Amino acid sequence: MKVTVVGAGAVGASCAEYIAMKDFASEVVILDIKEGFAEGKAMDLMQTASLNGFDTTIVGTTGDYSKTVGSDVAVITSGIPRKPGMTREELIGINAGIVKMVSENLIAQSPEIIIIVVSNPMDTMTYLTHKSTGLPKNRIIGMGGALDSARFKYRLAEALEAPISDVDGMVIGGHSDKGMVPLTRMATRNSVRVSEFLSEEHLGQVAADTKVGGATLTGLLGTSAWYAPGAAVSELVKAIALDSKKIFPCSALLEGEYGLNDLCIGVPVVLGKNGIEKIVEIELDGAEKAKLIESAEGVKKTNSLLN
Ligand SMILES: NC(=O)c1ccc[n+]([C@@H]2O[C@H](COP(=O)([O-])OP(=O)(O)OC[C@H]3O[C@@H](n4cnc5c(N)ncnc54)[C@H](O)[C@@H]3O)[C@@H](O)[C@H]2O)c1
Ligand SMILES: O=C(O)C[C@H](O)C(=O)O
Repeated sequence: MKVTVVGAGAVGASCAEYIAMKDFASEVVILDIKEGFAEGKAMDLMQTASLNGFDTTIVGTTGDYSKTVGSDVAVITSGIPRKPGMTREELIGINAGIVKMVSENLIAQSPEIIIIVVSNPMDTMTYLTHKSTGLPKNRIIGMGGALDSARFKYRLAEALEAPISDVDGMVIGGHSDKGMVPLTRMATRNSVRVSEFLSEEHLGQVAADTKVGGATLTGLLGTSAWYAPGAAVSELVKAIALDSKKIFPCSALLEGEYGLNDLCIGVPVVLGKNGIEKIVEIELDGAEKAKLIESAEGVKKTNSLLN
Protein backbone atom coordinates (compact mmCIF):
# COMPACT_ATOMS: atom_id res chain seq x y z
CA MET A 1 0.00 0.00 0.00
CA LYS A 2 1.24 3.49 -0.92
CA VAL A 3 0.04 6.36 1.25
CA THR A 4 0.51 10.08 0.60
CA VAL A 5 0.31 12.57 3.44
CA VAL A 6 -0.11 16.17 2.31
CA GLY A 7 1.19 18.64 4.89
CA ALA A 8 4.40 17.83 6.76
CA GLY A 9 3.39 19.87 9.79
CA ALA A 10 2.51 18.61 13.25
CA VAL A 11 -0.40 16.36 12.22
CA GLY A 12 1.04 15.22 8.88
CA ALA A 13 4.33 14.14 10.44
CA SER A 14 2.50 12.38 13.27
CA CYS A 15 0.31 10.52 10.72
CA ALA A 16 3.38 9.43 8.76
CA GLU A 17 5.14 8.33 11.93
CA TYR A 18 2.25 6.21 13.25
CA ILE A 19 1.57 4.68 9.82
CA ALA A 20 5.23 3.71 9.52
CA MET A 21 5.39 2.39 13.10
CA LYS A 22 2.41 0.10 12.40
CA ASP A 23 4.38 -1.28 9.44
CA PHE A 24 1.49 -2.11 7.07
CA ALA A 25 2.38 0.34 4.24
CA SER A 26 5.18 -0.17 1.72
CA GLU A 27 5.65 3.58 1.10
CA VAL A 28 4.60 6.86 2.66
CA VAL A 29 5.12 10.06 0.63
CA ILE A 30 4.99 13.32 2.58
CA LEU A 31 4.36 16.46 0.51
CA ASP A 32 4.51 20.08 1.67
CA ILE A 33 4.96 23.44 -0.01
CA LYS A 34 7.57 24.66 2.48
CA GLU A 35 10.94 24.12 0.77
CA GLY A 36 12.81 21.10 2.13
CA PHE A 37 10.40 20.62 5.07
CA ALA A 38 8.83 17.32 3.94
CA GLU A 39 12.22 15.99 2.83
CA GLY A 40 13.60 16.79 6.29
CA LYS A 41 10.69 15.16 8.13
CA ALA A 42 10.95 12.07 5.89
CA MET A 43 14.70 11.73 6.46
CA ASP A 44 14.34 12.18 10.23
CA LEU A 45 11.56 9.56 10.33
CA MET A 46 13.55 7.13 8.14
CA GLN A 47 16.37 7.39 10.67
CA THR A 48 13.96 5.95 13.29
CA ALA A 49 13.28 2.84 11.14
CA SER A 50 16.08 0.68 12.51
CA LEU A 51 15.27 1.87 16.04
CA ASN A 52 11.52 1.38 15.84
CA GLY A 53 11.62 -1.70 13.63
CA PHE A 54 9.64 -0.78 10.51
CA ASP A 55 10.31 -1.36 6.81
CA THR A 56 8.01 1.34 5.37
CA THR A 57 9.92 3.69 3.04
CA ILE A 58 9.20 7.36 3.76
CA VAL A 59 9.88 9.91 1.02
CA GLY A 60 9.50 13.70 1.26
CA THR A 61 8.84 16.18 -1.53
CA THR A 62 8.37 19.91 -1.90
CA GLY A 63 5.27 20.16 -4.07
CA ASP A 64 6.15 17.42 -6.60
CA TYR A 65 2.90 15.50 -7.03
CA SER A 66 4.52 13.10 -9.52
CA LYS A 67 6.05 11.42 -6.44
CA THR A 68 2.52 10.57 -5.25
CA VAL A 69 1.57 8.65 -8.41
CA GLY A 70 -0.29 5.40 -7.75
CA SER A 71 -1.18 6.23 -4.14
CA ASP A 72 -3.90 4.03 -2.67
CA VAL A 73 -4.77 6.45 0.14
CA ALA A 74 -4.01 10.14 0.71
CA VAL A 75 -4.38 12.08 3.93
CA ILE A 76 -4.94 15.85 3.60
CA THR A 77 -3.54 17.71 6.60
CA SER A 78 -2.40 20.83 4.71
CA GLY A 79 -3.69 24.16 5.96
CA ILE A 80 -3.60 26.27 9.05
CA PRO A 81 -4.44 25.10 12.58
CA ARG A 82 -6.37 27.23 15.08
CA LYS A 83 -4.83 29.29 17.87
CA PRO A 84 -6.21 29.51 21.42
CA GLY A 85 -9.61 31.22 21.48
CA MET A 86 -10.44 30.40 17.85
CA THR A 87 -13.02 27.95 16.53
CA ARG A 88 -12.24 25.44 13.79
CA GLU A 89 -14.86 27.14 11.61
CA GLU A 90 -12.72 30.31 11.46
CA LEU A 91 -10.13 28.41 9.38
CA ILE A 92 -12.44 27.97 6.39
CA GLY A 93 -11.24 31.04 4.46
CA ILE A 94 -7.66 29.82 4.04
CA ASN A 95 -8.12 26.05 4.21
CA ALA A 96 -10.90 25.68 1.62
CA GLY A 97 -8.67 26.85 -1.24
CA ILE A 98 -5.81 24.63 -0.08
CA VAL A 99 -7.95 21.48 0.31
CA LYS A 100 -9.61 21.98 -3.09
CA MET A 101 -6.30 22.40 -4.92
CA VAL A 102 -4.58 19.56 -3.08
CA SER A 103 -7.40 17.05 -3.74
CA GLU A 104 -7.40 17.90 -7.46
CA ASN A 105 -3.61 17.43 -7.67
CA LEU A 106 -3.82 14.09 -5.85
CA ILE A 107 -6.54 12.70 -8.10
CA ALA A 108 -4.64 13.77 -11.24
CA GLN A 109 -1.81 11.41 -10.20
CA SER A 110 -3.90 8.64 -8.62
CA PRO A 111 -7.44 8.44 -10.07
CA GLU A 112 -8.40 5.47 -7.85
CA ILE A 113 -7.28 7.14 -4.63
CA ILE A 114 -9.16 7.13 -1.31
CA ILE A 115 -8.90 10.54 0.39
CA ILE A 116 -8.97 11.09 4.15
CA VAL A 117 -9.64 14.74 4.98
CA VAL A 118 -8.19 16.10 8.22
CA SER A 119 -7.85 19.87 7.63
CA ASN A 120 -10.42 21.95 9.51
CA PRO A 121 -13.25 22.73 9.57
CA MET A 122 -13.13 19.03 8.71
CA ASP A 123 -16.79 18.22 7.95
CA THR A 124 -17.01 21.19 5.59
CA MET A 125 -13.64 20.38 3.99
CA THR A 126 -14.88 16.80 3.42
CA TYR A 127 -18.09 18.13 1.84
CA LEU A 128 -16.04 20.52 -0.34
CA THR A 129 -13.90 17.58 -1.50
CA HIS A 130 -17.06 15.68 -2.53
CA LYS A 131 -18.46 18.70 -4.36
CA SER A 132 -15.24 19.70 -6.12
CA THR A 133 -13.88 16.28 -7.15
CA GLY A 134 -16.98 14.18 -7.79
CA LEU A 135 -15.16 11.06 -6.51
CA PRO A 136 -17.50 8.21 -5.50
CA LYS A 137 -18.76 8.85 -1.96
CA ASN A 138 -17.05 5.79 -0.47
CA ARG A 139 -13.65 7.24 -1.39
CA ILE A 140 -13.84 10.48 0.62
CA ILE A 141 -13.63 10.12 4.38
CA GLY A 142 -13.44 12.84 7.02
CA MET A 143 -11.41 12.10 10.16
CA GLY A 144 -12.83 13.55 13.36
CA GLY A 145 -15.01 11.02 15.16
CA ALA A 146 -12.19 8.50 15.62
CA LEU A 147 -10.22 11.18 17.46
CA ASP A 148 -13.20 12.48 19.42
CA SER A 149 -14.08 8.92 20.46
CA ALA A 150 -10.51 8.33 21.68
CA ARG A 151 -10.83 11.49 23.77
CA PHE A 152 -14.23 10.32 25.04
CA LYS A 153 -12.68 7.01 26.15
CA TYR A 154 -9.86 8.90 27.86
CA ARG A 155 -12.36 11.02 29.80
CA LEU A 156 -14.55 8.00 30.60
CA ALA A 157 -11.59 6.00 31.92
CA GLU A 158 -10.56 8.99 34.03
CA ALA A 159 -14.07 9.30 35.52
CA LEU A 160 -14.43 5.55 36.04
CA GLU A 161 -10.88 5.20 37.39
CA ALA A 162 -10.66 2.25 35.00
CA PRO A 163 -8.09 1.23 32.37
CA ILE A 164 -8.88 2.71 28.95
CA SER A 165 -8.77 -0.80 27.44
CA ASP A 166 -11.87 -1.64 29.55
CA VAL A 167 -13.85 1.29 28.11
CA ASP A 168 -15.78 1.65 24.86
CA GLY A 169 -17.69 4.62 23.50
CA MET A 170 -18.35 6.62 20.39
CA VAL A 171 -18.79 10.26 19.40
CA ILE A 172 -20.90 11.10 16.35
CA GLY A 173 -21.97 14.44 14.85
CA GLY A 174 -19.93 17.36 13.63
CA HIS A 175 -16.25 17.71 14.59
CA SER A 176 -16.78 21.02 16.37
CA ASP A 177 -16.80 22.26 19.97
CA LYS A 178 -20.60 22.48 19.96
CA GLY A 179 -21.55 19.83 17.42
CA MET A 180 -20.03 16.65 18.85
CA VAL A 181 -22.49 14.10 20.18
CA PRO A 182 -20.81 11.76 22.70
CA LEU A 183 -23.10 8.74 23.00
CA THR A 184 -22.94 8.43 26.80
CA ARG A 185 -26.03 6.17 26.97
CA MET A 186 -24.27 3.50 24.90
CA ALA A 187 -20.78 3.79 26.42
CA THR A 188 -19.64 0.69 28.29
CA ARG A 189 -17.06 -0.56 30.77
CA ASN A 190 -16.41 -4.18 29.81
CA SER A 191 -19.96 -4.56 28.39
CA VAL A 192 -21.65 -2.85 31.38
CA ARG A 193 -23.25 0.53 30.64
CA VAL A 194 -21.21 3.30 32.26
CA SER A 195 -24.42 4.73 33.76
CA GLU A 196 -24.17 1.80 36.22
CA PHE A 197 -21.04 3.44 37.63
CA LEU A 198 -21.39 7.19 36.98
CA SER A 199 -24.13 9.66 37.87
CA GLU A 200 -25.95 11.57 35.13
CA GLU A 201 -24.14 14.72 36.27
CA HIS A 202 -20.72 13.05 36.09
CA LEU A 203 -21.50 11.67 32.63
CA GLY A 204 -22.60 15.15 31.54
CA GLN A 205 -19.20 16.47 32.62
CA VAL A 206 -17.43 13.68 30.69
CA ALA A 207 -19.42 14.64 27.57
CA ALA A 208 -18.70 18.36 28.03
CA ASP A 209 -14.94 17.74 28.50
CA THR A 210 -14.91 15.50 25.42
CA LYS A 211 -16.56 18.15 23.24
CA VAL A 212 -13.93 20.76 24.09
CA GLY A 213 -11.08 18.24 23.86
CA GLY A 214 -9.44 20.00 20.91
CA ALA A 215 -9.93 23.49 22.37
CA THR A 216 -8.46 22.40 25.72
CA LEU A 217 -5.30 21.11 24.03
CA THR A 218 -5.07 24.21 21.82
CA GLY A 219 -5.14 26.33 24.98
CA LEU A 220 -2.33 24.27 26.52
CA LEU A 221 -0.16 23.90 23.42
CA GLY A 222 -0.72 27.27 21.68
CA THR A 223 -1.65 25.34 18.52
CA SER A 224 -3.86 22.32 17.98
CA ALA A 225 -3.02 18.72 18.89
CA TRP A 226 -1.15 16.20 16.74
CA TYR A 227 -0.38 12.89 18.51
CA ALA A 228 -3.95 11.62 18.91
CA PRO A 229 -5.01 13.06 15.51
CA GLY A 230 -2.08 11.26 13.84
CA ALA A 231 -2.84 8.02 15.67
CA ALA A 232 -6.53 8.24 14.72
CA VAL A 233 -5.68 8.74 11.05
CA SER A 234 -3.25 5.81 11.13
CA GLU A 235 -6.03 3.54 12.42
CA LEU A 236 -8.33 4.55 9.54
CA VAL A 237 -5.56 3.97 6.98
CA LYS A 238 -4.76 0.61 8.58
CA ALA A 239 -8.41 -0.49 8.41
CA ILE A 240 -8.41 0.32 4.67
CA ALA A 241 -5.00 -1.31 4.07
CA LEU A 242 -5.94 -4.52 5.88
CA ASP A 243 -9.56 -4.48 4.62
CA SER A 244 -10.50 -5.00 8.24
CA LYS A 245 -14.20 -3.90 8.11
CA LYS A 246 -13.82 -2.18 11.47
CA ILE A 247 -16.38 0.45 12.50
CA PHE A 248 -15.22 4.03 13.12
CA PRO A 249 -17.26 7.21 13.31
CA CYS A 250 -16.17 9.17 10.22
CA SER A 251 -17.50 12.16 8.34
CA ALA A 252 -19.44 10.68 5.43
CA LEU A 253 -21.69 12.14 2.74
CA LEU A 254 -25.24 11.44 3.87
CA GLU A 255 -28.07 10.86 1.40
CA GLY A 256 -31.01 10.20 3.67
CA GLU A 257 -29.25 8.23 6.40
CA TYR A 258 -30.28 9.47 9.85
CA GLY A 259 -32.86 11.59 8.01
CA LEU A 260 -30.06 13.89 6.81
CA ASN A 261 -29.09 14.94 3.31
CA ASP A 262 -26.41 16.83 1.41
CA LEU A 263 -23.78 17.19 4.13
CA CYS A 264 -20.82 15.33 5.58
CA ILE A 265 -21.04 14.60 9.29
CA GLY A 266 -19.72 11.99 11.72
CA VAL A 267 -21.61 8.69 11.71
CA PRO A 268 -20.46 5.10 12.25
CA VAL A 269 -19.07 3.54 9.07
CA VAL A 270 -17.48 0.23 8.14
CA LEU A 271 -13.99 0.78 6.70
CA GLY A 272 -12.38 -1.64 4.27
CA LYS A 273 -10.39 -1.74 1.04
CA ASN A 274 -13.03 0.37 -0.74
CA GLY A 275 -12.98 3.08 1.91
CA ILE A 276 -16.45 3.58 3.40
CA GLU A 277 -18.07 0.19 2.73
CA LYS A 278 -21.25 0.90 4.67
CA ILE A 279 -22.86 3.67 6.70
CA VAL A 280 -24.21 2.06 9.86
CA GLU A 281 -27.54 3.45 11.09
CA ILE A 282 -27.79 2.88 14.81
CA GLU A 283 -30.96 3.41 16.82
CA LEU A 284 -30.73 6.80 18.54
CA ASP A 285 -33.13 7.93 21.25
CA GLY A 286 -35.04 11.20 20.97
CA ALA A 287 -32.43 13.32 22.75
CA GLU A 288 -29.56 11.88 20.68
CA LYS A 289 -31.50 12.42 17.43
CA ALA A 290 -32.21 16.02 18.40
CA LYS A 291 -28.52 16.64 19.14
CA LEU A 292 -27.48 15.13 15.80
CA ILE A 293 -30.00 17.30 13.94
CA GLU A 294 -28.75 20.42 15.75
CA SER A 295 -25.18 19.43 14.94
CA ALA A 296 -26.10 18.98 11.26
CA GLU A 297 -27.62 22.47 11.22
CA GLY A 298 -24.28 23.84 12.48
CA VAL A 299 -22.31 21.95 9.82
CA LYS A 300 -24.69 23.17 7.09
CA LYS A 301 -24.24 26.75 8.30
CA THR A 302 -20.47 26.39 7.86
CA ASN A 303 -20.97 24.69 4.46
CA SER A 304 -22.97 27.72 3.35
CA LEU A 305 -19.81 29.82 3.71
CA LEU A 306 -18.17 27.88 0.84
CA ASN A 307 -18.28 29.83 -2.41
N1 LIG B 1 -9.78 16.56 11.82
C1 LIG B 1 -9.09 16.53 12.94
O1 LIG B 1 -9.42 15.78 13.86
C2 LIG B 1 -7.87 17.41 13.10
C3 LIG B 1 -6.98 17.18 14.15
C4 LIG B 1 -5.86 18.00 14.27
C5 LIG B 1 -5.64 19.01 13.34
N2 LIG B 1 -6.52 19.20 12.34
C6 LIG B 1 -6.30 20.21 11.31
O2 LIG B 1 -5.21 19.77 10.49
C7 LIG B 1 -4.60 20.91 9.87
C8 LIG B 1 -3.09 20.85 10.06
O3 LIG B 1 -2.74 21.03 11.41
P1 LIG B 1 -1.19 21.04 11.84
O4 LIG B 1 -1.17 21.20 13.31
O5 LIG B 1 -0.47 19.92 11.20
O6 LIG B 1 -0.69 22.42 11.16
P2 LIG B 1 0.80 22.79 10.76
O7 LIG B 1 0.82 24.26 10.54
O8 LIG B 1 1.76 22.19 11.72
O9 LIG B 1 1.01 22.05 9.36
C9 LIG B 1 0.30 22.38 8.20
C10 LIG B 1 1.24 22.16 7.03
O10 LIG B 1 0.50 22.35 5.83
C11 LIG B 1 1.42 22.88 4.89
N3 LIG B 1 0.71 23.44 3.74
C12 LIG B 1 0.01 24.60 3.67
N4 LIG B 1 -0.49 24.76 2.42
C13 LIG B 1 -0.12 23.65 1.72
C14 LIG B 1 -0.35 23.22 0.39
N5 LIG B 1 -1.07 23.95 -0.48
N6 LIG B 1 0.19 22.04 -0.01
C15 LIG B 1 0.91 21.28 0.84
N7 LIG B 1 1.17 21.66 2.12
C16 LIG B 1 0.65 22.82 2.54
C17 LIG B 1 2.20 23.91 5.68
O11 LIG B 1 3.42 24.27 5.04
C18 LIG B 1 2.41 23.17 6.99
O12 LIG B 1 3.65 22.47 7.01
C19 LIG B 1 -5.27 22.13 10.51
O13 LIG B 1 -6.29 22.62 9.67
C20 LIG B 1 -5.88 21.57 11.80
O14 LIG B 1 -6.97 22.33 12.25
C21 LIG B 1 -7.64 18.42 12.21
O1 LIG C 1 -8.93 21.37 17.87
C1 LIG C 1 -8.49 21.58 16.73
O2 LIG C 1 -8.60 22.69 16.19
C2 LIG C 1 -7.75 20.51 15.99
C3 LIG C 1 -8.49 19.22 15.89
O3 LIG C 1 -9.72 19.37 15.26
C4 LIG C 1 -8.62 18.52 17.22
O4 LIG C 1 -9.74 18.19 17.60
O5 LIG C 1 -7.59 18.30 17.87
